[in-house]
Amino acid sequence: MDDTEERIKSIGGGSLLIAWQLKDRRVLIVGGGEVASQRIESVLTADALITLVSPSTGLHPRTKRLIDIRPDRIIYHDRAFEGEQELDGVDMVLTALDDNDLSHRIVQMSRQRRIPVNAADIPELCDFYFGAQIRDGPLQIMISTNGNGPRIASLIKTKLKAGLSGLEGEAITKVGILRNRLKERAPGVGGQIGRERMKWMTGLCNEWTLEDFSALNEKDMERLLDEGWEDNRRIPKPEELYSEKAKPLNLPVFPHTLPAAVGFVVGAMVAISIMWCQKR
Ligand SMILES: C[C@@]1(CC(=O)O)c2cc3[nH]c(cc4nc(cc5[nH]c(cc(n2)[C@H]1CCC(=O)O)[C@@](C)(CC(=O)O)[C@@H]5CCC(=O)O)C(CC(=O)O)=C4CCC(=O)O)c(CCC(=O)O)c3CC(=O)O
Ligand SMILES: NC(=O)C1=CN([C@@H]2O[C@H](COP(=O)(O)OP(=O)(O)OC[C@H]3O[C@@H](n4cnc5c(N)ncnc54)[C@H](O)[C@@H]3O)[C@@H](O)[C@H]2O)C=CC1
Repeated sequence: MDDTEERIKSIGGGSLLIAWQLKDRRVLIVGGGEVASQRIESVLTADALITLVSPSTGLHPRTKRLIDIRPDRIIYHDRAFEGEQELDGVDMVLTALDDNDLSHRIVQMSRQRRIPVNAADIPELCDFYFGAQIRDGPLQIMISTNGNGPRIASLIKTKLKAGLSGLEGEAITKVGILRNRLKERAPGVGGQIGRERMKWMTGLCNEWTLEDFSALNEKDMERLLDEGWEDNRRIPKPEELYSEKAKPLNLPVFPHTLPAAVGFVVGAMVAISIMWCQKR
């Protein structure tokens, strides 16, 4: 880390990137068009409880489907926004309206109550912005241009997605399970045990590939902990663990090499029989 005075003095001008936990929190969404449908999906992903206020005449088809399919999470009011009382008990407010004045008023009401608010049409008054998202299981990548170029954020998302292997989500899920197992075996917060756990996990993540992690099953994890963590905090090579079974990623190679192998054997047999005939 560059700890120069110049750098530290120049810190600023961005926004805080955090993974906001919204499970079972109440989110009010005003407006039901296309932008609202995207907001609903984002907030559903975070397991929030949504109250949607929007006349049914202006609903986007995707918003309608979300209302129909997820009544467990979306309370829908088929009407226009009625006033300040709608903000009672709400943890977050999102507006996606074609009415800029109403958007302004809702932002003001939210601000008075200190409720975090995003108005899709008034960036300068938002408490936070949405961004382009890449998701694969627990992996969440957000691309933000801090309000400058949302289309560029979308295009960068497409490029980044193409650079991912597709194994990330599965591998991270397995790492999550393994970390929990390790904490069960070696419980305790902070101190020496915390340092040892972190050192071992860091070493393992540095040594193993995403393929190695994604192929782990429950039994492998126990062996990894028995033969690695328990054996003087050693980092086993993936081959040690997978020696008894073919590595899943090697399996698809077999069907491709099979025709070549059969061809080789048949060719060799033909050659041997020709040589044998010539000898006679
Ligand atoms: C500030 C912000 C507030 C917020 O909504 O949180 C905001 C504001 C505005 N967007 C507008 C327009 C467009 N928005 C998009 C697309 C997206 N916009 C998103 C986010 C954000 N948009 C936040 C900052 C994002 C950041 O910091 O980078 C994305 C990333 C995520 C999402 O919406 O969930 C999503 C891509 C998702 C994906 O593809 O994955 C496109 C392109 C398209 O649709 O492909 C266009 C048309 C082209 C253009 O205008 O650039 C206008 C109207 C401008 C006008 O009237 O001229 C405003 C209001 C204004 O700027 O005044
Ligand atoms: N942040 C972003 O990514 C983007 C933001 N925008 C902005 O987002 C806003 C919404 O865009 P769209 O969804 O495309 O618009 P839209 O016109 O499809 O949707 C507007 C919605 O607001 C509802 N509405 C209108 N008056 C209402 C009231 N009094 N109470 C409750 N609901 C009411 C309508 O019924 C409709 O469902 C626009 O202001 C646009 O400028 C547009 C594109 C991208």
